Amino acid sequence: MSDQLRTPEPGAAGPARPYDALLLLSFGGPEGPDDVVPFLENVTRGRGIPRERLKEVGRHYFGFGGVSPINAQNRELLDALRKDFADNGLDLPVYWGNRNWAPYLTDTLRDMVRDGRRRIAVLATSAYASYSGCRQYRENLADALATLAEEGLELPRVDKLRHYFNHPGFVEPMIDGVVAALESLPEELRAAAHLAFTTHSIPTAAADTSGPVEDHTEDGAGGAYVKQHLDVAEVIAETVAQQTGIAHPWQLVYQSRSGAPHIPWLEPDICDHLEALHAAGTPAVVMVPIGFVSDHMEVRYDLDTEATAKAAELGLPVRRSATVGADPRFAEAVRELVLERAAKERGQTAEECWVGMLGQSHDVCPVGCCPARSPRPAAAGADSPYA
Ligand SMILES: CC1=C(CCC(=O)O)c2cc3nc(cc4[nH]c(cc5[nH]c(cc1n2)c(C)c5CCC(=O)O)c(CCC(=O)O)c4C)C(CCC(=O)O)=C3C
Ligand SMILES: [Fe+2]
Repeated sequence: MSDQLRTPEPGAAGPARPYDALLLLSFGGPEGPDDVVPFLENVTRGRGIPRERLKEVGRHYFGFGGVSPINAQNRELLDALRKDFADNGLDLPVYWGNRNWAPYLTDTLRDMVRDGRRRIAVLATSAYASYSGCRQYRENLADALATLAEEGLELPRVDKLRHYFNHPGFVEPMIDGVVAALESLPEELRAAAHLAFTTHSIPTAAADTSGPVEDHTEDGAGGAYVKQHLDVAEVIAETVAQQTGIAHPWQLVYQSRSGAPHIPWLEPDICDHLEALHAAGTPAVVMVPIGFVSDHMEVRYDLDTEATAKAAELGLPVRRSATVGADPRFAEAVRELVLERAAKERGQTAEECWVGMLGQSHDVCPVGCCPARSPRPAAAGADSPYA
């Protein structure tokens, strides 16, 4: 981009300088029965998902009146972010755009450019590394930028904020949730209850190549995706043990498997895990959906409906602990992530903020991070074709 195309940064004067806006980038979901099929077509375009699986997932949405819980939750998070920013004197407008449903990312980004936003921090509602949880969002940003370029608009710079799986503002609300879920179990079952940390299953091939190249593995061990989840699970389990005085046994398990049956995905599935725990005499289980930022359909259906029914059939008492959602501590964490990155972009040092063993994740995804099956342009990374 030539210098004369660069305009001064309006509004980028406060502590978030050089950023002049925050974009909440999410998955999107249907808002009524007529939206369900077109939404699923958006999600699965070119992804090779069996028809039977799509019909099944469609049924989950229709069972909830065709309304995904995710949009209401993002609206709550937007409110929480705006309140936190206002209460803390941070004058930074917050926008919202989705990958798969309205408000679509491209439309939001166009609005932002028309509003004069030039330097945009992006928070994705996905906390961990993986193609689906990180690079795919970066590809969607690149697609949106390409569309705006075709329309002759001056492109803003977009920076995706670092992975926040191990930020205390993400982990602490989940710790409280686990303690509350344990307390809701009958007292005589509580002491021996297991914690089943759950996240979205992904193909083992995608897990093995998740994160930067140095984290990749070839043995199904799961790369950065599994490592990051294990790190969070361990922090939660240890802190819960300190708070309750009981070290509950725990395991990381998976849910929401999709794709063709002959392709290996991360296992065990939560339902198989519940069965195995029951067979081994475990008296109760708390399911802890650490892989999800809010109560997505995967949480409401796959855990609260399907896995809970499975547990009832087994006669195994289960609880599901709360996701972070719009917790004020998460809103505060987002503000800290923006200010931390802003300071670094200004060439200043920023205090690191993380819990667990892995340390703070990279700010800019390096080349080769979470590669796609077929390479496509991705913005906001070292391999981005955009500034
Ligand atoms: C890692 C991960 C996250 C967490 C990170 C993040 O949050 O982004 C996530 C989130 C979500 N996934 C969602 C919905 C869907 N995901 C699907 C399909 C897939 N997800 C995958 C992975 C992930 N997905 C994968 C590997 C596939 C197979 C197809 C492919 O390789 O791309 C399908 C198609 C049907 C099916 O196959 O299940 C649907 C409908 C919703 C919205 C829920 C709501 O409405 O509340 C959300 C938040
Ligand atoms: Fe998904």
